[in-house]
Amino acid sequence: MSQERLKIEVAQAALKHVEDGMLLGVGTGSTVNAFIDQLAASGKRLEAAVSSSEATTERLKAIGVRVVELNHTGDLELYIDGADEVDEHKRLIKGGGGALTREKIIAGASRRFVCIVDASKCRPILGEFPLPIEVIPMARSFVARQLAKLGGQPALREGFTTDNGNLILDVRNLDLIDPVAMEDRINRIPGVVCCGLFAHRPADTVLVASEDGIQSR
Ligand SMILES: O=C(CO)[C@H](O)[C@H](O)COP(=O)(O)O
Repeated sequence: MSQERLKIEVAQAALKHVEDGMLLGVGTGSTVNAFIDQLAASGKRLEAAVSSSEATTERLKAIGVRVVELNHTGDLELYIDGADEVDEHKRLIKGGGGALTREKIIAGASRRFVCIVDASKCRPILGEFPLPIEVIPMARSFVARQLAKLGGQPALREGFTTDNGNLILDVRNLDLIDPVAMEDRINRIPGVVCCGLFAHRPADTVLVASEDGIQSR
C-alpha cells in the first residue's frame, strides 16, 4: 500500500474520535491534509476549529469549517495532528512542516491529543529525523552555538520563515535517549521559541497505519 493510501486510512480512523459539534484543534502536514479531506467527505459538522498554521486554516475554510482563535476559546476537547517521529511512549518529534510552536500550544490546550502517522514514523528511540527548533532571527547563531555544545549539528532551514516570523534550525545528532531532559535543556536557551520535541506533552493516543491495518496505541 502506498504511503498516501496509509495517510488516508489513518485519517479515516481519526474521524472516529471526532463528534458533531466539536471544537477541534487541527495540526499541519500531509497527513492532516488527508484528515481534512476525510472530514469534508464524512459530512460531520464541527462547531469550529483552532488551526495550527496558515496552510491548515486555508484548507479548513475551503471545506466550510469556521476557524477561531485559541484566545477566544477555552481548552479544546481534541487535537488531531501528525508527527515526524513517534516512540513507544507516544513522545514525538514534530516540526517538519515548520508549524511546531502553534502545534505545541494547541496540544497543550487540548484535553486529548490523537496523533496520526503511518508506520514509517515509528522509532524505538527518537532522533533519526533532525529536530526542528524555532528561533528568534537575531538569536540564530547564538542558539546554534549552544546546540553544538549539547552535541547537535544545527542547520538553518534555508528560505523558510515560520508563520510567527521566525527561523527554523534542524538539528542532527542530539542524544535523545532522555527526550524530557533534552526538551528542558533546549527550552532554557535564550532565543529558542519552541523545540520540536513533544516529550513533556506526548500524544494521548497514536493511530498507526500499516499494511496490517490501524493500530491504536
Ligand atoms: O509537525 C508537523 C508540521 O509542523 C507535521 O505533523 C509533521 O511534519 C508530519 O507531517 P506529514 O504528515 O506531512 O508527514
